[in-house]
Amino acid sequence: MIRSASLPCGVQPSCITCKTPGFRSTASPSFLGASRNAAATTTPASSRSSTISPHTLTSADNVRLNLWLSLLQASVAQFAAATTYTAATATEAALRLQRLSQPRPLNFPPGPPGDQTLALLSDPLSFLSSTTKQYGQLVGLTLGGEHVVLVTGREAARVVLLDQAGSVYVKEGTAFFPGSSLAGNGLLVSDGALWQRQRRLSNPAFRRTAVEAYSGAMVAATRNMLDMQWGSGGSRDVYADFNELTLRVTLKALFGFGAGEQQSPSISPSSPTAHIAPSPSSSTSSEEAQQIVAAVEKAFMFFTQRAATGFVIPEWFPTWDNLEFAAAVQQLDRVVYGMIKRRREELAAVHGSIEAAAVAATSAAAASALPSDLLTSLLLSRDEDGSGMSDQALRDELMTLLVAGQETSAILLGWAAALLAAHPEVQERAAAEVTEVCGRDAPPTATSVRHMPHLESVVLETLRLYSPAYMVGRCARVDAALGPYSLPSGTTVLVSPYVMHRDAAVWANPDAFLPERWRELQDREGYQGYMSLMSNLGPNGAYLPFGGGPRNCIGTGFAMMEAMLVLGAVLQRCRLTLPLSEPQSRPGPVRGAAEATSGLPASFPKAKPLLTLRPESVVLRITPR
Ligand code: HEM
Repeated sequence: MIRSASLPCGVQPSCITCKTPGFRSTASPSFLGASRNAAATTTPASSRSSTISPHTLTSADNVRLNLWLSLLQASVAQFAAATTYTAATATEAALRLQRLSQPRPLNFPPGPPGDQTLALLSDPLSFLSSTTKQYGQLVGLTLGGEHVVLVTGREAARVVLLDQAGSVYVKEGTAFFPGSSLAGNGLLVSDGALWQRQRRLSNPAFRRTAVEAYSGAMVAATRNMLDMQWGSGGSRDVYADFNELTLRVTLKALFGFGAGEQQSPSISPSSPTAHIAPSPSSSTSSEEAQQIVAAVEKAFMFFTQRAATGFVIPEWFPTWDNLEFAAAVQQLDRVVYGMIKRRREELAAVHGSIEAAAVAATSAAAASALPSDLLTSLLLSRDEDGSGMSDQALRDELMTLLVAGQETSAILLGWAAALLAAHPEVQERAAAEVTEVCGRDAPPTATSVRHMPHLESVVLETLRLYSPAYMVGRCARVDAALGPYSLPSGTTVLVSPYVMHRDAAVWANPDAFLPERWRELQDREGYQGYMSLMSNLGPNGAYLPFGGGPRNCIGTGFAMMEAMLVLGAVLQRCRLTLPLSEPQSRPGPVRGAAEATSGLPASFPKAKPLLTLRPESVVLRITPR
């Protein structure tokens, strides 16, 4: 199974074997944003093998003992779960095994012979582009024994993501994508009635006005980064900084932790989140905030490692790393469930009952007195029959939003900064626009960024060239016809925004960074803003950085606003350039078909496609303006 060999899909999973033993939920979440560019380090072997003498327990020993006990507990829990195969899961696994042993289906799309797992893993972007070039926009592949169809054409993508979404193409059963107990059965992976209800309940929290409430936190966090980390200029890995920034913003949006302020490091000084010393909201103790950050940090490191090593070992298998991860998830669960409980109690105390608080949330005046974070919005959201989310559903959605929204946004910012550095004229035009609209000192706002078409086009074009979610996955739940071909039930279908966004039949000069290509659309009468470009697979049917159809990204508005606010605030203060040490005038080494023709200098960051299309690092020189 290739799932155990990490396909680089940015999104949607639901691998059947992932969701079997050891998982708290029965679904298998994908990790749109679970891995980070953090310098992942594991516990040194020496410290792992320390022995404990019960007679001489120091406080360090106590900590270690607690860790061991917690690991033991996690291990027992995982083994217990591992043995509770449900009949349904066993049947699914049997069906999959049966499929694996079958020859290539009749009338399957043409494609390269043999199993292409290694070719795909060794250079995913080139593999996707070259197979499309050779076999067309519907390619039949064998990956890890699975029959897979790669879709890179507009018509077929529309069928899969829009026209037959839910009826034929679902998430459940999609091969490859790693599952995890971290995000449980949240929006990314659930299907059917459960997904519909959760999406209905979550939608209000992502309406424009609701999202704009986070704009202040986004700008405050950026200004804090500029003051504390970028103030003195010099060279920095801005991708690492953006990872920290988006984690801070996401935690603020989810739980109300302070986003702007930077206090003394509260976690390990070398950790990527060391500067996130969250200030508590009314109902969040600073200890809880730190516990969450520490657990999230550990979980993200885990995913970086798993993604890099190919998800060879399933999450439920009791390796040291898996046990540490399970302990981190348990810690996270303790804190998050604690916060949910307390928030329920506080809201009930203020409003008389949770139901009264939910009613208050529907009136603009009363709602302004409620805590403005996603925890509160989701907790008070009500279905038509008046029911809300259970604690477990709430927890799963909060964790899903964390993993889906943090890294993807950092990746977008990282690539945008790199592209701006590589195209100084575009950067100067966008910077001039920010100054024109906001002046030199006033920070950008949710309203002012709507008057920055140049900046907007930079973000749109970055998402075209470097879509963080460069593949999305579905599973044909019944026998299906796609174009002239037949897909047996259970076939995994991978739609690749990366290839579609660089299709020369649709995009002029497809590999070049040309933000001005968006200006014509923006200048059209009645242009409704960037959100209008994201519906129905984009204006030309081949633009889907946030997916498309009913399962499109719920955080589109959040991510777009965050990108524009952060980039606007950065350009107002700083000039970004690629490092001088590299020979910028010479063409760089060939790094994949698309990059070779795009005219980017050798010092331009390399892509590192794993679960998401992230840059290896984005080292830039920062000069104050
Ligand atoms: C640049 C940033 C982002 C990109 C490129 C991105 C991309 C995507 C894509 C392509 C999908 C669809 C996956 C599929 O069709 O299988 C998706 C789904 C999703 N995204 Fe995002 N996303 C981003 C930011 C965010 C943010 C900020 C949040 C939340 C705060 C978020 C939450 C979600 C959720 C919950 C889903 C699942 C929606 C559903 O199936 O109902 N994303 N995202």
